[in-house]
Amino acid sequence: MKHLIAPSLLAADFSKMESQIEIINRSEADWLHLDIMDGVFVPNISFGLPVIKSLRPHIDKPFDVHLMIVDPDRYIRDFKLAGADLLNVHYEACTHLYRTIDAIKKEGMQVGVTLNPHTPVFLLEEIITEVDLVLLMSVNPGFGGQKFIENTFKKLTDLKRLIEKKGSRALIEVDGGVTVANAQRLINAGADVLVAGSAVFNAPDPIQAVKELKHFLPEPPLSDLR
Ligand SMILES: O=C(CO)[C@H](O)[C@H](O)COP(=O)(O)O
Ligand SMILES: [Co+2]
Repeated sequence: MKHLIAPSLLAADFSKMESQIEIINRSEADWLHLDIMDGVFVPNISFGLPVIKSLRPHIDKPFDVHLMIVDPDRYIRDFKLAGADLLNVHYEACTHLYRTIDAIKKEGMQVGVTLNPHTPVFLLEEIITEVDLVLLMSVNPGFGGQKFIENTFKKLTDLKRLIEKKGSRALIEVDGGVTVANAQRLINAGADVLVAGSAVFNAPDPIQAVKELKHFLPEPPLSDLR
């Protein structure tokens, strides 16, 4: 399978939402990644349900919602109604993960489980066959534009092995510090979906940036940029 690109709206310019929507629609982005932060699970507050709901009619791509909130069970139905297609909950935020996974499936959404950088992959052993996707955080969640944590490569290898051992169909998504410089290595190590915030929306040409992440176009020589 060709890998997928999910630009993260967190890095978009919220004062120019119309043009940002156009970028997402015109680009080769496969999904839109939406980072929901509550200021408790992570030390930052982003945006919430009304933003997802108002974007939904304007973007014809699956919404990959990354919940960085405590007690996600309370909001599963609301995110379905707002337009989420895939709901990612953090392993660290769920006391009864089986129940949470079940509730997301019952709402007709795809389900993803997210691991913080310090959370080992083996903790997913008992639920890996129940999920559609595992999201590996490659930065500490809460902010865009952070430096990629290299240990993610080891976790990718561990996760790939676990998925194969258990016969799971889960996709592997990587989120945080993804750039054209590490994208190809991440795919080679087993990632199926790459989230990219700053690497897309802070690029001079975001549509071209998505293309480069999708096809690993070599970076142009400096002389071409002048
Ligand atoms: O979940 C996130 C942060 O918690 C974001 O999806 C992630 O940081 C993307 O931003 P960038 O590509 O700039 O690192
Ligand atoms: Co995210």
